[in-house]
Amino acid sequence: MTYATQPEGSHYIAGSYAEDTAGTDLPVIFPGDGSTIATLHEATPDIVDRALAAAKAAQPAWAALRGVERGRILLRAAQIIRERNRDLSILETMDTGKPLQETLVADAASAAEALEYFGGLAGAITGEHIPVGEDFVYTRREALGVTVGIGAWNYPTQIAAWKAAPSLACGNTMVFKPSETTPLCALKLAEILTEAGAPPGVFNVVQGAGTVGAQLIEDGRVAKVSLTGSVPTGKKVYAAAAQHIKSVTMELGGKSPLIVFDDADLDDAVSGAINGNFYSTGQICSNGTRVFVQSGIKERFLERLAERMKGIRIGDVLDEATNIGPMVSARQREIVQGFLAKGQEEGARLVTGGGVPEGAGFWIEPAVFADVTDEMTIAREEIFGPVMSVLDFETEVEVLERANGTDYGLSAGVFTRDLARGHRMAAALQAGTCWINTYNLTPVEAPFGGVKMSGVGRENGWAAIEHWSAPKSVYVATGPCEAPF
Ligand SMILES: NC(=O)c1ccc[n+]([C@@H]2O[C@H](COP(=O)([O-])OP(=O)(O)OC[C@H]3O[C@@H](n4cnc5c(N)ncnc54)[C@H](O)[C@@H]3O)[C@@H](O)[C@H]2O)c1
Repeated sequence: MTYATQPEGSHYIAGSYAEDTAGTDLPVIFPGDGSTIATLHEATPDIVDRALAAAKAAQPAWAALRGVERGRILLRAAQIIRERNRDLSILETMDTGKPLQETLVADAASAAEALEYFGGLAGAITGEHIPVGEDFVYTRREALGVTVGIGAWNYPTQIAAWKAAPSLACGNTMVFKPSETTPLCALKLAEILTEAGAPPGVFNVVQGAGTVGAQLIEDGRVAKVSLTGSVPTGKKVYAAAAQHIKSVTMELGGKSPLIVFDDADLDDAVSGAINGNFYSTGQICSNGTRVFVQSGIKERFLERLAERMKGIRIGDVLDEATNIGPMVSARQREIVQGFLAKGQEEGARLVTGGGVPEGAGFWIEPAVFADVTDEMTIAREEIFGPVMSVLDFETEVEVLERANGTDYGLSAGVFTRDLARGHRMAAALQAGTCWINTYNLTPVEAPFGGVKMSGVGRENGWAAIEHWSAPKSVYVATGPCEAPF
């Protein structure tokens, strides 16, 4: 591998790379073959302090710029990302193991879109005028201050940009902590923002595991934390933020239903199930891992799915023909293998996949289970790997109750030619996002987030602006100020 994967420093503070070798070693492993492609260091308390101090110092001047001025910088960063899409995609592939075929379209490109969208909105963030008789109130939509972003390992570039773009557009500054498993790509975003003209300290990156994240949340300089991660981590981060009544956005896990009615277009439904279970080797929070298939179409669905799965291409992730990559880590593969064993023990029928291809790296073949029932572990717990569970159902009323019978509420999908039913289901499903006749499309224009245990707050769309800023009401009296005495 000749591509440069070792960054100039582990962290990015006040417009340049920073290092403190006293921090614990953080090896970066290429999931394709298990080799070490870089060694970084976890942030020491001194690094955390320097990053927060830089963000704090930069914030007032950044917020004082006109929205269009902040937006211009974000738009410039988007353009640089687009120009370097291939290099950035290769780095994302090395960091995560996701095939280049995917990263070329879904990662740096998605980051660029977020910067374009929120860069464009930055000048349009305004308040309201509210008449109160002859008096009036106006609102100012103000920045929160120093914000913290904490990322998961499945979409390192996208997650960093989905948090940074709206936060910065609103006039906040940010310290971002990537997942310790995939620390490389957020550094590139920081470098590019500097190149695009972001003043030093506006966007900083510090590395480390949960303890570094916890230090960031505890710090009195931080006004808000946005986490993308699992529900157990979400509970800890939410609780820590609550100690200081800090604002939070929680983008957490899911166990989403994907419902295929008898009248669905068979190939569309199979495509939806493939996208909703195997893209990014199943490591997507919104995946529709409980595939409910109505009895009239079930056998045909399983047959067609089996045929389509012959199109899986496992191989060199830098070869654009490869369409399935390895798991991100040995640990994540072990977790998936545990679920595969549990599924078989509990009586689900393994239709295909689940084997481990020969060679180094954290590979596992995408698996489909049929005859899955609601109480089985594989139908209840988030696996975060390429494991599809197919469950049978008879009626709309029945499937709706079963689909909603989970503590999660991130996403849901419905395949049917009856659009009235599609909308009826979308209204009744407990989820932050519903798809009708497609799955896993998350355009930056639409709010994204969860209900129930899947999260709090929203990313993307105008909704994100509301979560990264606060309205201040200014009451203006036009007459005398009355008092009781
Ligand atoms: N809803 C979404 O938008 C979304 C998107 C992607 C992934 N996810 C979820 O992320 C999970 C997979 O990612 P993961 O394994 O990296 O998640 P994780 O919860 O293990 O870690 C997420 C991040 O939190 C940090 N962290 C851990 N403990 C912490 C603490 N006590 N305080 C502060 N930070 C702490 C980690 O270092 C990491 O950066 C899945 O559950 C998936 O569904 C959700």
